[in-house]
Amino acid sequence: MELNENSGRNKGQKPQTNKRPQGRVYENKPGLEARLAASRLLAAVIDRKTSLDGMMDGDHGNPAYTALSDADRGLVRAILNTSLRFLPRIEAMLSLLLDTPLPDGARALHHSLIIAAAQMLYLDVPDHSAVDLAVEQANRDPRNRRFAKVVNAVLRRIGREKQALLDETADVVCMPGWFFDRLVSVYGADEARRIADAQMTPAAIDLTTKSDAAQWAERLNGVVLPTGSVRLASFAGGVAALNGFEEGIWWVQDAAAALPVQMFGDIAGKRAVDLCAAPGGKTAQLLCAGAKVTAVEQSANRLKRLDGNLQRLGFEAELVQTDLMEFKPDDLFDVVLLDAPCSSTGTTRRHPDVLYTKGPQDITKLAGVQEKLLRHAMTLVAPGGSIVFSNCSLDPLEGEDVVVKVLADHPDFQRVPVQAEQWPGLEAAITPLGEFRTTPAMLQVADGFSSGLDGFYACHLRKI
Ligand SMILES: C[S@@+](CC[C@H](N)C(=O)[O-])C[C@H]1O[C@@H](n2cnc3c(N)ncnc32)[C@H](O)[C@@H]1O
Repeated sequence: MELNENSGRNKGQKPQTNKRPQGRVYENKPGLEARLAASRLLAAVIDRKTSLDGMMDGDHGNPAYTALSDADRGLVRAILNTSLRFLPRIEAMLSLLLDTPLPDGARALHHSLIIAAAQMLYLDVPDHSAVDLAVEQANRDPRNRRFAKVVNAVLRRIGREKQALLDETADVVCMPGWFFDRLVSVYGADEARRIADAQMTPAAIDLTTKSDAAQWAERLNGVVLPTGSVRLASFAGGVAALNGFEEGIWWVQDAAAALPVQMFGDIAGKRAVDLCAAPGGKTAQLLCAGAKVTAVEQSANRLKRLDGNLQRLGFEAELVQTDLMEFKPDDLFDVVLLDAPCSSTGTTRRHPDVLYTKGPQDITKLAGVQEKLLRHAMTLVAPGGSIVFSNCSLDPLEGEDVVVKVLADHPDFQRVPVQAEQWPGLEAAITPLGEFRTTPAMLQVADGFSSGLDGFYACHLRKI
């Protein structure tokens, strides 16, 4: 017969027991939940190539993340971005400090060490609390309990020898080898190193304003870039709390992402289509320039987001949810924008997971998709009209090479070169063919503001 622990006690009274709890009983230490969630997400990125964007979606993300408070979510984002930004350097330090490598089965321990090291080295978390949580994490996992002392010793040494370890690993390139080798072959060793170094600094927040960039730069403690965007000085908190957000005066858009639409020149009153539109930064620019815009997007969720963004800004566009390959309108467009899906390797300052979730095979595959999309997009351009093809990859396989292939059998289109004087300070981004290619190592900005911009490619073609 089973013993009913509640038998014989008054309702509402706590059950009394003399039994000691079996095994260990843990109180949750402050910060532990965030640390456990961060470890789980880091494992998903590194070991299973799962991208952070989806996992950190506030509504549909990984349950370990969505269960956290807003403050803990912020902490997890900071931990993961920093751990991934410096991953090869932290791993190099750990191999200097571990007498024997951790066994293959101890991946969770590896992730926990990376996170603790990132917190101690780059996030100003007090050493004792980072060490304490990592030891606690090891103790909680029956497979890793035996390594708790090693975790303690390694992390305490990081605490004691921080500067020496940073100096000793200063030459380690903070990118996976396949990607750095590719950058070297495309840009040369020196520029590749500059790009690798630039992606270790988190990107600034850039805004596109409807008008009066100078006035808004002053009000928001920013600076107007030569490209017209407003760059904010670093600040704490979310952009939604900033002046002008509620009123829909500006939207967040990296300075490089704002360039493709500028390539069209004057488009007031023209019929325009934005073919890969969400979340809508470029749709907003087309509308702001006075075009009548159709925004095409295949993802229903992302189109909803675009709709919300346009509503905040007080803009109206025709929204079409479809795969653009199925988009066959009755009339052609004067202005066609194809900001195509890509490997996003130009955005690693904001999304350092990209380099660990993508590989060379993705770049080749995406280049094929882009060629197919571009060929279809070109069928939508009216005679005398324009198309801009852009994306945020650093790899010419996804940019220059696609355009060369497509133009080879399209004599009815020709490039419209960007004028070098259009963006002072970014002359190096204009290629000999008049296309543009930015890298995070470009664009020096005034003291007090972060330099750099996303890696982007764009080409402007006119239909003869
Ligand atoms: C690089 S993002 C576009 C960013 C956007 N232009 C902006 O500036 O805010 C690419 C978008 O294309 C959408 N997309 C990808 N393939 C598509 C297709 N075949 N048809 C329509 N949209 C597509 C994706 O869902 C994604 O929202």
